[in-house]
Amino acid sequence: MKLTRNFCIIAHIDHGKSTLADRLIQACGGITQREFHDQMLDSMDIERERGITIKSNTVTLSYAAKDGQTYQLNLIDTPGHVDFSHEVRRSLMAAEGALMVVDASQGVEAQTVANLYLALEYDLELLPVINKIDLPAADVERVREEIDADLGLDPFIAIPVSAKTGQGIEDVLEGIVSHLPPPQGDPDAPLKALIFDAFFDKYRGVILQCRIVDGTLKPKDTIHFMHADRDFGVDELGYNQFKLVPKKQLTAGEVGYIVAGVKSVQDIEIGDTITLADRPTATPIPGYQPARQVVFSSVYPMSTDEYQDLTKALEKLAINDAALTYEKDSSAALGFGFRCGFLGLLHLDVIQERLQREFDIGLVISAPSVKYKLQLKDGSTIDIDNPSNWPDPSTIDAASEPYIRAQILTPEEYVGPVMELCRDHRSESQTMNYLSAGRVEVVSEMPLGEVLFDFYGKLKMITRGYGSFDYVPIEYRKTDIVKVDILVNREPVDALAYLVHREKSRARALHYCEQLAEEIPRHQFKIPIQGAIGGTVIARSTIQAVRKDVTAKCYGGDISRKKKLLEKQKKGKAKMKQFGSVTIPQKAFISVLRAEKK
Ligand SMILES: Nc1nc2c(ncn2[C@@H]2O[C@H](COP(=O)(O)OP(=O)(O)OP(=O)(O)O)[C@@H](O)[C@H]2O)c(=O)[nH]1
Repeated sequence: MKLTRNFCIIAHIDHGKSTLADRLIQACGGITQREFHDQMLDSMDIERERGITIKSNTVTLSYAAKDGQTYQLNLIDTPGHVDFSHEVRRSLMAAEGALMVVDASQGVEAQTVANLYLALEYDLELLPVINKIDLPAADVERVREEIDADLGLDPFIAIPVSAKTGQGIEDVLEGIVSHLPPPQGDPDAPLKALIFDAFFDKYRGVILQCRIVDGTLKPKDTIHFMHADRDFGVDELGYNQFKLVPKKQLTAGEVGYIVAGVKSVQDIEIGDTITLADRPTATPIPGYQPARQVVFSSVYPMSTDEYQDLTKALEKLAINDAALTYEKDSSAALGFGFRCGFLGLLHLDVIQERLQREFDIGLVISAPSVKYKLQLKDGSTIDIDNPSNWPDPSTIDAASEPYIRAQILTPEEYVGPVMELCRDHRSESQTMNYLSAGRVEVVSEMPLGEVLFDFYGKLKMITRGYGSFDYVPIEYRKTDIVKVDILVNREPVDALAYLVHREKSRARALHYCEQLAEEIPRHQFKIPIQGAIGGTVIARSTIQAVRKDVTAKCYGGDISRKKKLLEKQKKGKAKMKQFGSVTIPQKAFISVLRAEKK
C-alpha cells in the first residue's frame, strides 16, 4: 500500500484536465505511441466533439520513480461540469489526493474554487498544477499568487507544466509520489468497498469500478450492495489498464474493476458500498448521495412509427447512465413519449443528441422544467415537474421552487452587468468578494429554473467570455408559478405548455408566439397563435393566409420536374406534425426551444 497513490484531476472546464491525464498515461508507458490517440479518456463521440468528459474512467499506471521504487498510480478521471458534480464527489471519495489544474493564462475560475471546496470536504491532499505554460499569455507568477490568495494552497509546491508539449510532466509524477499520501486500510478487516462508477459492456454486462477501503475481494465471492440491498457473485476482478487485466484479488487501498453479472446500471446504485455477503462490514462508507434529477422534459418521437425505436433507445442509454430516468408520458398533440429526468441542462443536451445521432430518431422535446412543490388547499402536498399535471390553480394554496447558490467569477469591470443579469433572473441576494488580480466573486441566491434557459450564454456574452459560473442547490422557497398554454388556431399544443414565474410569463409567451409564427408555413386560412393563462390570453401573433401551389412555376411542361417537386413536398411532410387543421414543422418546436436555451 505504501507504493500506491489514488488520485483525481480536478479543474475548471477547458483548463486541460484530459490532456494532462493523457500525458501522464503516456509518460508511464500505459499505452504505446501507436495505440495512443488524443483524448484517450473521452471515449464517446459527443464528448470528444464537445470536449467535455462525461463518464469517469479510471486507469492503473505503473511509475518507476526517482527513489528507485515502482509505484502503482490509480488515476480516477472526473467529469468537468456542474451537472455531474455528484459524480465528481464519488471520484473524490475514491482518492486520497487530487491534482488541481489551473490554466496559466486564465487563472483560478469558478469551478476551480467549487472543486476545491468539494475536495476539502473529502479531506483530499491537493497538489496545484499550473498548465499551459507554453502559451504566450501564460503568467505563472500571477497564477501562483491566486493559488495562494484565492485557494489558500501552498504556491511553492505548484508545478508549472505544459500538457501539450510534455514539459514538466515528470515533475508532476514525482509530485504525486512525494506529495500525495498513500491509502490506508486493513486488508484483513471485513470488506468495505466504494462503487464509484459503472459502465455497460455488450459482452460482459456491467463493469463496476471500485475502491477497496478495507478487506480483500476475490473471484467467486458473493458481494452485497448495502444501499440497494442486493447480492451478486463475482465472476472476475482486476485492474483497468485500458484493457481489463484480471487479477486474483483486490485488496485494501486498491482501485479496480469487478464483473458480477449485473445486467444494467439501473440495478445498482453508484456510490453504494459493497461488502461480503457472508462477512459483512458493520457500516457503509459515509457520504452516500443518490444522483439527483433536477431538470425534466418530455421526449416524443416526431413520427408515431418511431415510438418503439425511442423506447429501445432509452432502454439502451439508461443501461449505461444511472442518472437518466424515464417514464411513459402522453400528449394529446404528440402521442406517446417519455417524461425524462436529467442531472442538468447539459445532461439533457447530451441525451437528446445521442437519441438523434446514434439512434436516428426525430424528436420533439418539451421545455425543460424544474420540480415544483405545491401545497393544496385540501392540506396535501404534491411535486410537479410536468405542466400537464398542473392542477386547477384555484386548488393551490402555495407553491415553492428549488433555489441555488450561484457563484460567478468575473473581471471587476463586468460586475455591474453581472449583478443586473442576476437581478433579471430573479436573484434574491447578491454578495461580492474581491479576489486577487482584479477579479470579483459574485454569490447570488436564485431559482434553479432561471439558470436553465439563457443564463450561462448571457453571462459569457456580457463578460466577453471571462465570466465563469457554478452552483449548488440550497432549498425550496415560496414562489408564484403559473402554467402557460400555447394555442395554435385555438387548439392547445400541450407539448408547448410550460410552467413559469408569473412575472416572466408574458415575455416568454410572446417569444413562443413570434417564433412559431415565423416557423409555421402559411396555410389557406389565417392562424392565430396565442399564449394563455387559464382563459386569459397574454400574448398573440397571427399567420396570414396564403394559397400556395408549388408546381405553379412549372408551366405544365416539364413533367419530371413537377414530379420531383411533389416528391420533395412529400418528404417535407414527413417532418411535419398535424394539429387539427394546422401543420407544424418539427423545426418550429426545435427553434422555440433552441432560442430559449441561448
Ligand atoms: N497550449 C496548450 N493548450 C493546452 C494544454 N493543455 C490542454 N490544452 C488545450 O486546452 C483545451 C482543453 O483541454 P482539455 O484537456 O480537453 O480540458 P479539460 O479540462 O479536460 O476539459 P473538459 O474535459 O471539458 O473538462 C484543448 O484544446 C487542449 O488541446 C497546454 O498545456 N498548452
